[in-house]
Amino acid sequence: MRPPACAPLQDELAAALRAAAVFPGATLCCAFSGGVDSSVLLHGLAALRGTFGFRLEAAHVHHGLSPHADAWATHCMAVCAALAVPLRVFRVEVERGAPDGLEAAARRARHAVLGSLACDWLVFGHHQDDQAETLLFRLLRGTGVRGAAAMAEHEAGRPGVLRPLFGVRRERIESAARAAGLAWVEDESNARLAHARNRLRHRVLPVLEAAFPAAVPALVRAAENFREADGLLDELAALDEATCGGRVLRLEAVLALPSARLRNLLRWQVRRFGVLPPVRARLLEVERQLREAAVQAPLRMAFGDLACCAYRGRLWLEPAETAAPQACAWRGEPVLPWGDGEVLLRPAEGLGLSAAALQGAASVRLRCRWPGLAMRLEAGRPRRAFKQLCQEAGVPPWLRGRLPVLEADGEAVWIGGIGCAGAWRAGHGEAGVEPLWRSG
Ligand SMILES: Nc1ncnc2c1ncn2[C@@H]1O[C@H](COP(=O)(O)OP(=O)(O)OP(=O)(O)O)[C@@H](O)[C@H]1O
Repeated sequence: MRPPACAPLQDELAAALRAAAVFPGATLCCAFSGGVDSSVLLHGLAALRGTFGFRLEAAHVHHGLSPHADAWATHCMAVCAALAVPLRVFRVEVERGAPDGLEAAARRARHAVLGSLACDWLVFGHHQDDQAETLLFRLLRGTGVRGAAAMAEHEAGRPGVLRPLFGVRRERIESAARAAGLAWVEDESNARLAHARNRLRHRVLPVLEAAFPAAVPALVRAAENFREADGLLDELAALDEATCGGRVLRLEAVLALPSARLRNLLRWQVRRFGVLPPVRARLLEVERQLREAAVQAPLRMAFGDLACCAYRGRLWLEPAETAAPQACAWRGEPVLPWGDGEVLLRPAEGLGLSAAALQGAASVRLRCRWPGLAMRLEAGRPRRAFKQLCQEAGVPPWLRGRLPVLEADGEAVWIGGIGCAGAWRAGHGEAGVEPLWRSG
């Protein structure tokens, strides 16, 4: 396969690379499906390597869904060989029976692989029509402002994302590919009207454009406006979080926010966990429960992939599911696994537990609470039951079963989040072991 004499859409691509400040020596990885868009992109980028001084690679994801998948991968290898672009082909396992369909599952698998590649920029062939379709598709599903912002032309990150064909219409890409004599593959699933996205592309958008000839660029502009509004909502959430006390929020301050701002703040906090915000109905329900509950009452509510917790006037989000901690013996290791987190046991002079006392014990192990567990925090003060200790330390009820307890010869000598037993403390200048629980 010989590369074309003249690569397509050079000016548009060069302008986009300049706007993204692609620097000499950067590694660009072209997400190469073998379709017309990423073929134009790959040829264009290959021709611009010399001018910009970047290193170009390509990645093809083999979903194994089409009977032609092997042929597509072979085509991509031939194109990349002709352009002297190193190509990596990744076979992915697409989840069957995913609730949002096979297409969405394939997209997830593809993005998981591509997003983990070591490069400076991951470059996609998305164009104006893709953006218009994405916005319309999301609006028809009742998206919020963030979803309506659709795709960005560049996204910072490691790798960053670049879409240098963002300003170009599909038609122009196809005619440029034909003019340059490129060969590309056609994914037969793009024509299947069973997929909602394809119905939008083939049935709805042509009708819209017949009635509103500027529909696509107008939708692209609308997405830009939504993106700007989304950025402002993020800024507002950051301000509100700071006013309400930081990541762990003061419940009273949160409840003083107007409803839309309260929900905006929670949505923003959810995204920090890298998970999708819960559906609107759930957000409204959580807000209702927060407003109705007494400020001091313990609450733990399912919140998408997270839990929204309120306890003693504080409000925070945490992972809904955490791995059950397994008991384990301690034989002097500096760190022991504990559920999704760990317990560090660091040597520290005069701090934590007495190293000599621990060494003298026949058995030391890390475990969960047990019936009848009690501990005396200070010599001369009464022994306290586990429940009282938790109440005094402000540990909410649902966390108590996950607290790590260090047991020496049947006695609790340290409880994570609570402290050390007075009788086991290292004295001044004595070698100590300071336990520290880092939850996942
Ligand atoms: N199998 C693949 N391997 C590598 N890159 C791909 C593959 N499929 C798609 N891409 C990349 O994604 C871009 C968009 O492709 P397409 O429009 O088919 O995907 P989409 O599902 O609509 O978009 P997205 O993947 O961003 O949700 C392509 O131009 C290409 O850069």
